[in-house]
Amino acid sequence: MAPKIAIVIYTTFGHVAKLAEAEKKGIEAAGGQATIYQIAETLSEDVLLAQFDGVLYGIPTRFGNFPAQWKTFWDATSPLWIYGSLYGKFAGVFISTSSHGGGQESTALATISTFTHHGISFVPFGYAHSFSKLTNLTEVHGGALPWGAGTFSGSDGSRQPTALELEIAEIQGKAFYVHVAKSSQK
Ligand SMILES: Cc1cc2nc3c(=O)[nH]c(=O)nc-3n(C[C@H](O)[C@H](O)[C@H](O)COP(=O)(O)O)c2cc1C
Repeated sequence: MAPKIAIVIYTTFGHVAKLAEAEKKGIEAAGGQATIYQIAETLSEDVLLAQFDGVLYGIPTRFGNFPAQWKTFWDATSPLWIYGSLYGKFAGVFISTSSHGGGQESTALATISTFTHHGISFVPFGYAHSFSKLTNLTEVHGGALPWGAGTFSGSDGSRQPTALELEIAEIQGKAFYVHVAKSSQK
């Protein structure tokens, strides 16, 4: 049976939402389907998480870490935690910061503690799926590589995800789906 995938995002200015659409495209290219939910706006019941085999989390960085909204979302999951409802499920991340060095990697790292407490397996993006695009230094691009795709919003939010960043997000979506589909069959 095809695995159920969700993309759970928080976004203030829309950058993470654009990356989420690219991740979704990648999942669909791999033969899957995914629904995008936004924390605190459409995802009113955190228990929804238990329905999914894998969830991709889109996170805009706040002070080198995830935003309070993301933490609040997880702090409401204690029933799931107590019953181990998310144990063995899969998570990936993609991230937006205003610029280089703004904390894409530290934000990704910070999510691992939450996933670990729930027994959720973190699926790293790695470099295997598109080494040359991920390591491209000929143009500026975001991404907490090898943790997950990403973009830079610019300090005033005016920069939008580039074609390369969207392509990388799509590759991640595809790779994530294939990983969850394979692991769910075991
Ligand atoms: C309170 C606050 C703290 C922020 N901290 C950081 C930061 O540590 N590093 C950084 O590069 N950007 C930082 N930003 C910029 C956000 O990461 C940026 O607005 C966000 O990635 C845009 O994504 P969105 O359009 O999906 O909301 C901060 C923004 C706010 C409002």
